[in-house]
Amino acid sequence: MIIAISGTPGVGKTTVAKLLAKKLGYDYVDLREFALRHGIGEMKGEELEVEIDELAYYVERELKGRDLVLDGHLSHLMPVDQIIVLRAHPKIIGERLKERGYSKEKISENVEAELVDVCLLEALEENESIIEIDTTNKTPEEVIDEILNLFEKGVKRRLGVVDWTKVYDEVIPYLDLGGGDEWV
Ligand SMILES: Nc1ncnc2c1ncn2[C@@H]1O[C@H](COP(=O)(O)OP(=O)(O)OP(=O)(O)O)[C@@H](O)[C@H]1O
Repeated sequence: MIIAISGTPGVGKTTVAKLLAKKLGYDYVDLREFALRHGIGEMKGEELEVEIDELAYYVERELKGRDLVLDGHLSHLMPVDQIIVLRAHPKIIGERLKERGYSKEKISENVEAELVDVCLLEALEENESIIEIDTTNKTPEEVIDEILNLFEKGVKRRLGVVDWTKVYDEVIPYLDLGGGDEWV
């Protein structure tokens, strides 16, 4: 079975995906590396731009039927058996991306994406089997235990674990709201 680990950049996909693969004895596949290896997409500066359909075609052709954990912020758009969308307080995303030296614009873009559930909403259009996990204040090990526990119970779909609209005020400093002083 292919398990996709998706979520906003900085949410902890790579950490969780590698640990989950190890625990399950599955292979670990980084979707970006997979795309590069197959000559899919074009580099635009630091970023790799890919055609989703082309990437999905290769995933189906090369990976289908294998037991693996697929890591990447586009993995929820791929033909997989189970999607796990990791969530974290948008402030945490902001802080992690700041530490990585991302631009203000990039930080704002990603914090906003987490705030308004972009990955989750996209995933809902693709697949029935979606498990949402709130990683806020949890260690990677605790996140893995939660995932394995749900798998053991046969849970394939669990949504609605976070509502960041309640913490919007804490997130404002990370957002590039523009407008200047005229908006009072
Ligand atoms: N509960 C948690 N789950 C996952 N990572 C966590 C958790 N708590 C703290 N972290 C830390 O958060 C950081 C997340 O980085 P990671 O590269 O895994 O994120 P990512 O979502 O794969 O990012 P990107 O998509 O930008 O590559 C790591 O330093 C990790 O140790």
